Amino acid sequence: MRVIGLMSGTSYDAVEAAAADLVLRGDVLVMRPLGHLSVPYPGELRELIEGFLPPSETTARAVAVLDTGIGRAFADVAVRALRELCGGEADLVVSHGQTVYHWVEDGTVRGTLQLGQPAWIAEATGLPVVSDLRSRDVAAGGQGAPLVAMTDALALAALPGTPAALNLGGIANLTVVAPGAAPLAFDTGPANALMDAAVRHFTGGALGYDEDGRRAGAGRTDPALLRELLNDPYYRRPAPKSTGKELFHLPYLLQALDAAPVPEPDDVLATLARLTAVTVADACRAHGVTSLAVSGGGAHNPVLMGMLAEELPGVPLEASDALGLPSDAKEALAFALLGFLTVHGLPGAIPSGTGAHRAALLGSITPGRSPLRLPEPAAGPPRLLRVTGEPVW
Ligand SMILES: Nc1ncnc2c1ncn2[C@@H]1O[C@H](COP(=O)(O)OP(=O)(O)OP(=O)(O)O)[C@@H](O)[C@H]1O
Ligand SMILES: CC(=O)N[C@H]1[C@@H]2OC[C@@H](O2)[C@@H](O)[C@@H]1O[C@H](C)C(=O)O
Repeated sequence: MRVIGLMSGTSYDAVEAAAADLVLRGDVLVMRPLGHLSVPYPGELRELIEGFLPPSETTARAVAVLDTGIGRAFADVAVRALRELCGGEADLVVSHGQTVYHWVEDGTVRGTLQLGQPAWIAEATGLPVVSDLRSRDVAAGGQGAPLVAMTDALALAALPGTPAALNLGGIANLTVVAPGAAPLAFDTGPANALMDAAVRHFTGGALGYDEDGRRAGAGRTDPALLRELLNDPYYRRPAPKSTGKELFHLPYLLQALDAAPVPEPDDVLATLARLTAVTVADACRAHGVTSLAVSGGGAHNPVLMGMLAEELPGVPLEASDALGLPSDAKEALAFALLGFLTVHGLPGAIPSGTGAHRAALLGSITPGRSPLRLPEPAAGPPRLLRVTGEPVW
């Protein structure tokens, strides 16, 4: 089955698309990635999203405008992916949409909302669309995140020791596969969310992120600010757990800076990079991680990666590309894989990761132009992911 995965993460900078051919052979899921695209959101749409996200208040009209705007932006990217990555032939689109609110209370996820009306994607491509992949896991008592855990766990399954996969987006998430144990997965805390908020604040909105970690690299960690930030109870909470920009936003940082003032912006950035490195390293140590496959935008920040290596001596770090999953496409590929599982009647969530009381079938399906025809349900779930550059059928 040829599947297009679409994703925009908590940094809400671009729509990521990845296509793959997928086939289940016994308990091996074989994936042939066909390439990926990263298409920046149109400027006005990005500004609308920015003005809409917490801690802003919003209106029902704004929800409708964004649901349509994001759905249309995803549809444009799906059409391009179909043409440019798939030679015009695909069977399914899987759309994560844009998370606008992840509703967490006392560690319990009560709801989660991703916008990007799938009807636009189905109408533009003619293909069936799997969307809203998180809600069913939440309804089954789970966090609804992290969902890349399925792909990570299948990709890490054959590796020795206790391998883990780390994604450094706005928020950092970790999947740990210890021998003989069910996979664990959780958000460790902010990856780039606070750094991006700080750069935007210090540059009056002129810059969106600390390119190549230059500012963090020029600054020094401030121990008092780091202590203040590490005081957040989120880090001490046991897994399963998930978080988002509802917590880690600019007012949160400004409050920490009130308690522990730091006059030099570059020192703030150095401290925030250190916060990410320390919280990821603590999480890795707590679960005995012996190797780490890193993906997401933060993998492009050499200062952050250097700090992470310092905090985790003896743990080899490599890009997820070594597992066959290109670092910038991993999340979009992971959602393509989840949609494939859904249409084959297989659960996409891992209860030991999300905390759900059962492994639920994820998503809602919007029919394409033809009557909806689902494949025969698969005989059993995959245990291993094999990524190949060769044709799979
Ligand atoms: N060259 C670079 N130098 C420093 N940071 C970078 C670089 N490239 C990307 N980043 C960081 O990566 C972020 C985007 O990462 P990514 O696209 O993986 O996040 P996301 O998918 O939106 O988030 P999430 O995974 O939390 O949903 C940028 O906002 C920036 O902070
Ligand atoms: C609610 C939501 O959108 N969560 C995202 C977010 O961004 C990173 C982290 O927090 C992760 O838990 C999740 O996304 C990834 C793709 C996931 O579900 O695995």
